[in-house]
Amino acid sequence: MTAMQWFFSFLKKYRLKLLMALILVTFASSLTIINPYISGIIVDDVIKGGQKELLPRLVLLLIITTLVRSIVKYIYLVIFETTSQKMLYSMRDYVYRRFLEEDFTFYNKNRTGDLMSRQTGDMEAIRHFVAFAIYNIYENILLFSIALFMIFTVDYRLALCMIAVMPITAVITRKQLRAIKPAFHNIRQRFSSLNTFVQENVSGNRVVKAFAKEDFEIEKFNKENDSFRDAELTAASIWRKYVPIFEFMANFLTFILYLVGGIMVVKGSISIGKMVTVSGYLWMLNNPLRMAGWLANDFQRFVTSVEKIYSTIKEDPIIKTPSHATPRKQLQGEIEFKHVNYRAEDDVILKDINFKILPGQTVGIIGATGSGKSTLMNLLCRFYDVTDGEITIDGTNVKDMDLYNLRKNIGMAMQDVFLFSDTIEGNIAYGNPNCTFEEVQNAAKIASADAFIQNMPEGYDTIVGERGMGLSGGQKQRISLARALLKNPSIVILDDTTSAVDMETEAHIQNELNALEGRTVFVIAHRISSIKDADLILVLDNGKLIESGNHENLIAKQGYYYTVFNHQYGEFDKYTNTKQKGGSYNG
Ligand SMILES: Nc1ncnc2c1ncn2[C@@H]1O[C@H](COP(=O)(O)OP(=O)(O)OP(=O)(O)O)[C@@H](O)[C@H]1O
Repeated sequence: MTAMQWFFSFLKKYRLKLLMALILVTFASSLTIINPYISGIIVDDVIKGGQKELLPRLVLLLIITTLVRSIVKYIYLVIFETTSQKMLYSMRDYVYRRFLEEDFTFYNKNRTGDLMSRQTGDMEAIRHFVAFAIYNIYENILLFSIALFMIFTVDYRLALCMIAVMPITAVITRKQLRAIKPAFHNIRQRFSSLNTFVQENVSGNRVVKAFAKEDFEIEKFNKENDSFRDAELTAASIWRKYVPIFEFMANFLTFILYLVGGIMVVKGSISIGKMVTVSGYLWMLNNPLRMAGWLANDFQRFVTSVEKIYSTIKEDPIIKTPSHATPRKQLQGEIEFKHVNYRAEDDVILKDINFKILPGQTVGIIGATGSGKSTLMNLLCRFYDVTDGEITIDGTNVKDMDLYNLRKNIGMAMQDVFLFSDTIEGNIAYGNPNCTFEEVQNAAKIASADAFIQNMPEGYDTIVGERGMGLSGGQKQRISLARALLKNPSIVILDDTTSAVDMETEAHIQNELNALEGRTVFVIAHRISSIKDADLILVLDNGKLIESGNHENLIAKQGYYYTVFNHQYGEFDKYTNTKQKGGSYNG
């Protein structure tokens, strides 16, 4: 499918309405014939011929046609406007859904500002084209053709003189279209870039302030702003060159009329009335020529925007529900990784990972930063797909599952906590909006969040700022944990969820989590205290599973886990002098 075919697929639904609107444009344009024609009669028959009694009727006819034309124009303007809004609504909705369907790879590739530009500036260019340019182009072509036809009926020689300018206009319009296309592409590019810059700076304003980089950012912004302005000016300088040419061509018709028509009147080959009629049609020839440059601009702007949007969403997401997906059901949570490898471009991120866990078990994952812990979970959720091997849940390959069902069964508290600009209650209930307040509060209690939420002036109704501004790191983590738990999932993933929480609170959360039955829980952590009670502990190093077992097994192995344990608890023992073995390490 080409970008234009994609665009027309949205317009198709409204083709009858648009056809009706174009018929009205045709009707209104046809009415424009009447006024110059009547003007000719007034000159020849009333003024020169002395038939005064005709005047009131002719003027009334002029008024009626003008009135009818105005009403018809109003109707087709309304149709074009509403159609453009409705079509844009469907298109924006479609593009938004595609954005939601897209996988992590898509978001790694596309910048937020670019995607925002697709949904705003580019959509507006398309709406403008549908609402104004389509009927304007059609109306101008029609007016030009009708006027030419009418001039033919008056005098074919005059008409032929007028036609002489047409090939020149066609060549110039084509040249302008070609010249302006790259300029508009550049404008869209620069606009996206400016958008991205502003979006990043607004989101990252705390970092900018913390590093006192305001001047640096202003300088960078000025560069973006300059580039955008220059792109606009370049485009303007291109089409500006064509404006006087079109203007001259339009006026050239007037010169021809007065020269050739004047000679004809003097020679008596046409009447003055006919000359008046032709000059009445002249604006119908002039106007399209004057508009040609502007409409060519609108057209190219529209084509550029359609191409930009389509190129962003044309490729289907790599990760999607297969056509043969297993039926949706509640998962038990038996998970197996079989020879799982994951490569991103040329980098090997995970190598030959094998483990199996039973429903209700807890798995701790530990390892140096960048060792692949989060990636392991991203593969389980199918945010990315394994390159080799397979991951099964309850014996079914995750690639054969309904993606919605898979993710509905997983509650994930991510490392990078994202909260919506909503109330705390709204944020916790995000995955289960039909839950009761008691359920929200219960989840908050398990996540050790209830007490601090109650202490806030508005309690659960407190609106948290964008991305949870106004909350501490640990508070955000606990809200995100409560959100994951409220989904009532079979599988819970806690990716570094308690790293910003004090040890005492963490111990409380652990106890509460241990009390939850029938859930398979993954805990990614750097602190041994977070995972020591897990049924299975996986130790990752540089993408490899280097150790696995429970706490006692791993201590006995005296490998990586043992070293980390000694680093974390050896220090503790030095200060407290209470050497402990095996069990209580909660600090
Ligand atoms: N889709 C991807 N494309 C490119 N590189 C990736 C991708 N996914 C993960 N990586 C890389 O793989 C490595 C492991 O990342 P991962 O987030 O899994 O580490 P981690 O063990 O969770 O680290 P941390 O403890 O710091 O959170 C990193 O170097 C990361 O940049």
